[in-house]
Amino acid sequence: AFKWRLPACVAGPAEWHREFPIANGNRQSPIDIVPSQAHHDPALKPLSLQYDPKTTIDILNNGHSFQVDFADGTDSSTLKGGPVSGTYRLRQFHFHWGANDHKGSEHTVAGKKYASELHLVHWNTKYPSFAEAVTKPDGLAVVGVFLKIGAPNNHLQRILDALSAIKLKNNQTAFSNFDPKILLPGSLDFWTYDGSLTTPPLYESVTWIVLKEPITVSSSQIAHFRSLHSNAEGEPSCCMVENFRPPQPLKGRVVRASFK
Ligand SMILES: CCOC(=O)CCc1ccc(S(N)(=O)=O)cc1
Ligand SMILES: [Zn+2]
Repeated sequence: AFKWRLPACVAGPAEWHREFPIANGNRQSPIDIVPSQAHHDPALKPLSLQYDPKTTIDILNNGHSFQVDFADGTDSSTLKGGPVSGTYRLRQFHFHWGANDHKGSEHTVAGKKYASELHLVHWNTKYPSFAEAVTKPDGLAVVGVFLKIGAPNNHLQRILDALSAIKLKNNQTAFSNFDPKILLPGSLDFWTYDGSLTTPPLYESVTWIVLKEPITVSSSQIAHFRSLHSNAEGEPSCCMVENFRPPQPLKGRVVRASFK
């Protein structure tokens, strides 16, 4: 029988378990968040996000997304409060998207897919570095923000303009003075649960903090994301048309809500 062959470019989420058996683990991400089954926890503190634009370093195509990197040698850009104790430092933010506007987010809300999802990645300063923290059960805190299709988002424009300079995997270019706060919605109401990285190595080291309120982006703006390539120079050309992992089994985990 005719077997669908994966595009030459890259093996997708269904293949990851072979090299990364934790793909079938007990706290994998993303998940489908069902608001009616989330437990409001009044003990959750408000989220405290303090970002210093001067810590912006560069913008990089890492082959499966693009990310804006931040200097994380001091507590200049941090996440505190919410479900975490201690101080987590901002390392980078990146996005996930789909081949069309009807899919692209990693988390879903009662089955609803958004067009894209922004991840702000922070690591626990009880560990000496990001590389250490990424392997620990309380090592990372990632803030997820949904993007829905609507009016153009002016705050994204500088990022979109930089993408033409990082078309291929490992391309990077200087990027400075960016305040990630301008990408956040008005409300910091969130759902939280214990999960994992959504790309290999899929380590189960992430406290997920998913904001309830989406931000908007226009269809033509999000089309810029799909102009990136996942291949490096000299490799067969492969468009980065979609890079979201589908929801994974909840396996008994409880999702808490910071709001009623
Ligand atoms: C061992 C090095 O591991 C890494 O660099 C992990 C990078 C990495 C950071 C965050 C995420 S996400 N989508 O879950 O926010 C995935 C992968
Ligand atoms: Zn991500």
